[in-house]
Amino acid sequence: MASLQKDDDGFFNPVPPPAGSPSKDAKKPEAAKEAKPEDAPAPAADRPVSPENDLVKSTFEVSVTLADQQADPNSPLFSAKTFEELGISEDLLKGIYDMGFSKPSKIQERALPLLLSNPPTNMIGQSQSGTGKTAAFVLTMLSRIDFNLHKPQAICLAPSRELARQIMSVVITMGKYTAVQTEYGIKDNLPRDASNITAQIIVGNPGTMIDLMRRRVLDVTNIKVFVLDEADNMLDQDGLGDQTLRVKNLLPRNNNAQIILFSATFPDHVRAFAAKFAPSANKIELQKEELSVDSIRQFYMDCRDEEHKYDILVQLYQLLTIGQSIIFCKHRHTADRISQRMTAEGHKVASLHGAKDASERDAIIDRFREGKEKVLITTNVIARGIDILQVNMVVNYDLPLLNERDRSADERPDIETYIHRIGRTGRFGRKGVSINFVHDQKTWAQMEQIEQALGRKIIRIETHDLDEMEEKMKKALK
Ligand SMILES: Nc1ncnc2c1ncn2[C@@H]1O[C@H](COP(=O)(O)OP(=O)(O)OP(=O)(O)O)[C@@H](O)[C@H]1O
Repeated sequence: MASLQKDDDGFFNPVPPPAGSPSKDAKKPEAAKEAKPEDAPAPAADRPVSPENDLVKSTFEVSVTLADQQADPNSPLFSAKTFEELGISEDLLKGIYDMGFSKPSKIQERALPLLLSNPPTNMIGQSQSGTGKTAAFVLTMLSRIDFNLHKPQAICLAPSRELARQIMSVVITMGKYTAVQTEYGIKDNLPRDASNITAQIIVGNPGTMIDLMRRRVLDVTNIKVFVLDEADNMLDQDGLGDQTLRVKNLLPRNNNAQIILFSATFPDHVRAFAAKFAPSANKIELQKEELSVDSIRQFYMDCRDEEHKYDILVQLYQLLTIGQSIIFCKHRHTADRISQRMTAEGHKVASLHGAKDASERDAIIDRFREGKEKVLITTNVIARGIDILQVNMVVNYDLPLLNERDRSADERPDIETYIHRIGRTGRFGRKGVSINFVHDQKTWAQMEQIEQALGRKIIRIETHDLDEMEEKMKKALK
């Protein structure tokens, strides 16, 4: 058993084991963790509660609503303003109200006046997952284009096909009272012999966008707005950085499009590049301790080994299907294997990853979005941006590691990807739960590093006690 040391808050934590000592037994003291303020019941969001949803059926009165959260100055959803005050056109206001938005969120309130002012100024904007960044940049694109000019005027790049499609659906919904025309820059969308794009807003992925630009199907002479969603990922030299830079370099030399970078995370190693990519930008930044949202309760389960992880996931199935859940694995083959095994055992799950072809990917995410599938087993491909409000549970079957990003031997946890993964739940003030599976000394230590980096406790749930597990989930989702 590990010895304990008191932390600054007066809670007990295990002393890190000396190198080489078996720390798998160094389990976290439950009582100490339980006493953490994070574990106190927190306000419930005004999410729709389905009658069959026992877990989220509250035993006490739900007294705090989304409107209350938007009135709380400490909430990332807080705003002192209305959309009218932000000077948005009537047609766009109608689109926004049709989406059910009554007030801007904090990032919208802060970013929109800067984004919409003239002359256009670049923006590097950071705000927690699920706080409404998409609406901020979509509104900017829709506000800046000339609907009478039938040429591409705004480009938005996102890291995945699924995210590009989601952003497009926001463009179309928000712009439904305008004459906006849109086109995708995603794989297999346009035929090889496609003629010039006349749509004003193009949303896509960098590879396809480069192809369209090179073939001059996408004429970029009139581009006024260039948006990177998940910008830190889009600019990362270990990821899409080269391709994104190529897109920018294909814009005319004298082009001075407004460059807008948004993400929930901007790790130090991309900040300098971001500043160079979007020169003289207005910046909205988060402090390290603000990175993850309060409404996501983080748990972990200490499994014996890899096989035990699978057993536990199967045992969790009932809980996973109460709302919807996303299970993140390191490898595509793990996602497929788990999904095949669970399916063979009579459970209903779907798997989604980058090795599937475009139409299959679209069909899988659409079915999940429509609630036809409740459990999605996937890889980092949908770790970022995907907004499905019914997702109330995220499982890190494998913790995200840096070596998946840069293919190095770096076995440290990938904090940014962790933040994005758990951010698939707890959207816009709703409640969510994340569960990390750890199964040996190494993964336990990796989880500790995540805990330290985020400054939030990750609470232990016993793997042998399903009742306790359900109890904790209930409390977290209340
Ligand atoms: N002002 C608003 N009022 C009510 N709901 C809103 C408002 N703005 C955005 N939303 C909703 O909040 C949810 C999250 O928004 P969005 O997907 O833009 O988050 P995000 O900040 O881009 O998150 P991520 O970092 O995960 O990409 C969406 O369902 C969106 O419709």
